[in-house]
Amino acid sequence: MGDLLGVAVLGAGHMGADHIRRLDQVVSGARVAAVADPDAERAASAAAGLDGVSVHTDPVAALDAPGVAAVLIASPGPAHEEALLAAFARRLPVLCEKPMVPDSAGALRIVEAEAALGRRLAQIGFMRRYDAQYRRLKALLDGGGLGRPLMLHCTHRNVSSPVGFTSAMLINSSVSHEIDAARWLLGQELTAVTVLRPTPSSGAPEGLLDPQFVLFETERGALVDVEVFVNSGFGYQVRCEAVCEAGSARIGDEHTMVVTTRGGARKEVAQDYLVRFADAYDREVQAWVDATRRGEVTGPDVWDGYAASAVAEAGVRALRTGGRVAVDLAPRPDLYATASR
Ligand SMILES: NC(=O)C1=CN([C@@H]2O[C@H](COP(=O)(O)OP(=O)(O)OC[C@H]3O[C@@H](n4cnc5c(N)ncnc54)[C@H](O)[C@@H]3O)[C@@H](O)[C@H]2O)C=CC1
Ligand SMILES: O=C1[C@@H](O)[C@H](O)[C@@H](O)[C@H](O)[C@H]1O
Repeated sequence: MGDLLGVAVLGAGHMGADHIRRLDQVVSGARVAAVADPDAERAASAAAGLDGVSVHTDPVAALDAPGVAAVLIASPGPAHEEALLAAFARRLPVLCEKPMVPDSAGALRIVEAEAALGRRLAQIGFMRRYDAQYRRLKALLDGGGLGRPLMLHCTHRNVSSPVGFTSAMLINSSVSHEIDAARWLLGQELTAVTVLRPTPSSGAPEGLLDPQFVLFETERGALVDVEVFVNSGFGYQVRCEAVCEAGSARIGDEHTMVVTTRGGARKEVAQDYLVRFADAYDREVQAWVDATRRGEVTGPDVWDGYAASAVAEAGVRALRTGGRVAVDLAPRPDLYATASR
């Protein structure tokens, strides 16, 4: 047990419980050392059956628990800033679920706090960068064979939205993944956002603007459009097509099993992200554990987390005003001068 990276998991809800299972059963080189959730029953149930785990209702107490050498933050977005700063104060490496910090001012405080330490401590949970299909698309675009990318057409559909999901969250929770993926795939910042609001689906909860059509402009003149529809009712579908000067490439159609029976064939559609991106989460957490044990920090960095929050914030303003909103990014500290991998 001594050689394993002891991880404190903050938040034992949907994602936290899945990451606890992953650290315990899938990933090598790590163990769950502490679990914290203000809901004591939830924390205890997520830690049940694991050896040598302390259970807390106070997240800070979990960081100071015996055996903790790293932190995985899976609490709701508004709790991330306090948790990240507490981890930084203890020089603990962190994997923080998206959104890093939902508001851009808070996200910038994280950039400044880490930059002041002079070294990276945090990896941000944009797991699509670890998905096999996204990685193939990235390699293809970086290889240059398709020429200059002109447009990305993206689809992001969920079966249904959780209780309390707001119209803004379609952008700052769901589309935050497309924001990061587009920045990473294109190697460009997103500079402006426009949001169109079709008549909401009758399947969406009363008052929720769902679906939305989000259009991003990039610094070198590419366009990225996203259909986000979080109460589609039928499946979890994430697609991305890159249209370039010399060809196009699309991912997301095939992540399924085809079942053939007499007279026909049926393609299964994943019902949620834990299924569609299962491999990506596994690779993400394994990469974090491996890098941490080597004394390194890799993957999406806090600048990526900040940029995603700033773009999403502009998107929420565009949703409210109906106009085009420019993205205003702070100067990028030298620590993040090289794009993260
Ligand atoms: N990468 C991805 O695809 C996904 C990421 N997420 C992200 O994961 C995070 C958690 O989301 P879910 O698990 O879906 O939410 P959830 O609501 O299922 O669970 C959150 C848990 O955190 C606990 N909590 C509240 N305040 C806390 C605090 N200060 N410290 C520790 N725990 C606290 C709650 O009691 C709850 O048990 C969010 O940031 C969300 O955006 C969620 C779904 C998918
Ligand atoms: O991160 C996620 C959720 O928070 C978000 O609400 C979903 O729309 C995304 O598909 C999922 O990956």
